[in-house]
Amino acid sequence: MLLVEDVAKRFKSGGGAVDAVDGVSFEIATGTFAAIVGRSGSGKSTLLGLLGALDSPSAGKITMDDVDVTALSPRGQVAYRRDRIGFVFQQYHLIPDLTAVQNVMLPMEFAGRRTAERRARAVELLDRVGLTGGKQTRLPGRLSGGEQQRVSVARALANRPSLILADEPTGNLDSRNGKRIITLLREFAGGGTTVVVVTHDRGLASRADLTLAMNDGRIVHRKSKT
Ligand SMILES: Nc1ncnc2c1ncn2[C@@H]1O[C@H](COP(=O)(O)OP(=O)(O)OP(=O)(O)O)[C@@H](O)[C@H]1O
Repeated sequence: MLLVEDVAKRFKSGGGAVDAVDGVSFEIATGTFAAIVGRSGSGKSTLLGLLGALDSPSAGKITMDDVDVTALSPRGQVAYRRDRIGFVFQQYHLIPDLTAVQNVMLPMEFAGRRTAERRARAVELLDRVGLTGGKQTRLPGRLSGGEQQRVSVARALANRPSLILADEPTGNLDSRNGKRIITLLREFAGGGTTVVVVTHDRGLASRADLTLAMNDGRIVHRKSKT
């Protein structure tokens, strides 16, 4: 269960301040495929960053299963991100001079897994996202955008996260590749894995179990399919 209670994030800018997230509360049951939608500047990415402990809220509390995310030390935040969260970004954020398989192995290295185990799991994950054969040993620059995003999805799954956070994962993709990524993310939700996706993509949002709509830092609408 992901529980968000009265969370706010204020950024100081120039002489003033922006309430990027302005007192939001919601809960997402484990295994849910959730979408956060809303126009540009409504606070979606800021909220996602707070859920993933990339940043700390100015107020409020975030609890992920048994972890009080808002009480973590900087070192605790690093461990939480490494062990519990898989991130997928619009720009893929792959390391350009590592091959696809090496990119997927990297988070497992940070988690102290042995090389043989890392390689075997990376190959298995890349097979699962449909990047097979010789493409697994290519550098990201020699893969299409859709293929690079599949590598980043495989990388996000490497340490068996309980929460996958994806920020506009289909934003740079054509509709066919976008659909493929959505289908993959959908498949991974369920069981012990929760997926939260920030998106402008209506197709993606329509496939979510739960949609949270944001405006001016607040949740203005909540729609559940169940
Ligand atoms: N580091 C920062 N410093 C100052 N203001 C920020 C910072 N990050 C975000 N903001 C502001 O907070 C508000 C919310 O931004 P955020 O990126 O979360 O919105 P968004 O809904 O994800 O937008 P988009 O769909 O364009 O990515 C915006 O007004 C933005 O300018």
